[in-house]
Amino acid sequence: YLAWTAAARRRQSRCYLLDYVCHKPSDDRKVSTEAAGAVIERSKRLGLPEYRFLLRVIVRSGIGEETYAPRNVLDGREGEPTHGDSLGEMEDFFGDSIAELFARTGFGPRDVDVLVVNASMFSPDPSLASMIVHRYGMREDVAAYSLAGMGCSAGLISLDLARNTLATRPRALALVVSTESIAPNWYTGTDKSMMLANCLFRCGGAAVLVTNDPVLRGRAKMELGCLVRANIAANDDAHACALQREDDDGTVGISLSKALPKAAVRAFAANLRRLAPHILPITELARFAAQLLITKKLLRRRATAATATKHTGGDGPRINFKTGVDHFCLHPGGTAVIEAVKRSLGLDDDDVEPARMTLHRWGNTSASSLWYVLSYMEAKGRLRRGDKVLMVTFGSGFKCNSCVWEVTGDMADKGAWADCIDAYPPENTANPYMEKYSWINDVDGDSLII
Ligand SMILES: CC(C)(COP(=O)(O)OP(=O)(O)OC[C@H]1O[C@@H](n2cnc3c(N)ncnc32)[C@H](O)[C@@H]1OP(=O)(O)O)[C@@H](O)C(=O)NCCC(=O)NCCSC(=O)CC(=O)O
Repeated sequence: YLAWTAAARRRQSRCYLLDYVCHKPSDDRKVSTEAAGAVIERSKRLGLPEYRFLLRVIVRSGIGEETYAPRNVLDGREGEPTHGDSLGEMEDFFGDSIAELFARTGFGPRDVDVLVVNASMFSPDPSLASMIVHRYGMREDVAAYSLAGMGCSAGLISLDLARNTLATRPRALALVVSTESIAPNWYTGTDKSMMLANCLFRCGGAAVLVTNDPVLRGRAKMELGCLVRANIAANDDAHACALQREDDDGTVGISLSKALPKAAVRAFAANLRRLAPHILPITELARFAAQLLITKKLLRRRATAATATKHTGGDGPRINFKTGVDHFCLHPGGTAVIEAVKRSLGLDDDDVEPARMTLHRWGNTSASSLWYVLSYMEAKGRLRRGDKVLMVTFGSGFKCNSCVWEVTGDMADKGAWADCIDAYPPENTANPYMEKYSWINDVDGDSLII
């Protein structure tokens, strides 16, 4: 009986990805250079230093011409969003992507046993989960959860919650919905660390269907391996590096400090320490341990503390994650974040191409970003049966959540990338802002009237 119970429990704790759909808003919501220029031009609080900052950041951001903004921002009402604007942004996504997911998989709303929704910056009552239950007429016994305030890494927190909830029910289906609310959160002040968020965050969302039903394993695209969460919020700097706050004039926004990439690396290290033993071959772990031992011995022999400090830097022994992972699905938080992770893991340009291209095409769509990155890999035909995919997400807290999937089925859908994947990676990812606005750098003085 005990063996039977243990086997049943193991079966129930499996988690298979049946399919996922990334939201593609309508073309009239695209943020072209002209659209972004119009938002900046009508903001009367900005002066020459702010224009110069925006120009530099937008040019260097790695973001292209086709990301999406909410309607109120494009309509010139970014400073006065209504509750309806926030609901409308969510409804657009729910109506489009969840319906498509049901249509593609053949499952219906009443098949869903568990529903987990995450959006960090919008938490209406009734909840976003209830909005979906209402819109799609889900069963009254559906276990529905809405997560708010958990930042860009919440996609994997939702997945963790879905898997844990599935583990308590045999043969169940979970719908995981990850998005972010941009409409009510456009920052209209002049604090640079808060203006940065306007440059990076764009509309997007993903709907994901997972199950623990072993009968459906043959239909699944991937199977979830281990999922590890690290939260370094106990550290003051890490806690403050992505923060909703008021600026000196009382305008609320999300502040992204310059310390964020460093916090991301720190949270990443905390996460990888626990993840590595689960995903790497014993030979790689042994090699790393031996190198670490030798390095420590060498350091001990060195006489001065100064020399020791020098040699404990980035040149120390490094784990080769490619011994256990084939693809790196990294949160496209910004160029600096992608570069920091690339350096820490010793990755090459090919490994970070999916994250960079996602940033270019969709911007930072917060918690849903990682699904666009996965979709890029799938659309490019990179994912083969048996391949291991490492997903790494970062978010306010500060948190780093990661997981490993094994590809178990055919992955050849083009998804949201269908109409543009052949154009990626483009020869040149530069956007035309410098061409159009470089004259701002030639203007003398501190003020400018446009
Ligand atoms: C913004 C950048 C594209 C700029 O790239 P550059 O190569 O030009 O870098 P740079 O460091 O020289 O910055 C250019 C100018 O911007 C200023 N600058 C840079 N970062 C700043 C910040 N956080 N706050 C205020 N100013 C900042 C610099 O001082 C400099 O100004 P000057 O020339 O005057 O000195 C990059 O720094 C970047 O990708 N940063 C990380 C973005 C980020 O935080 N992403 C995470 C999003 S949050 C997320 O995804 C998770 C979550 O929130 O949950």
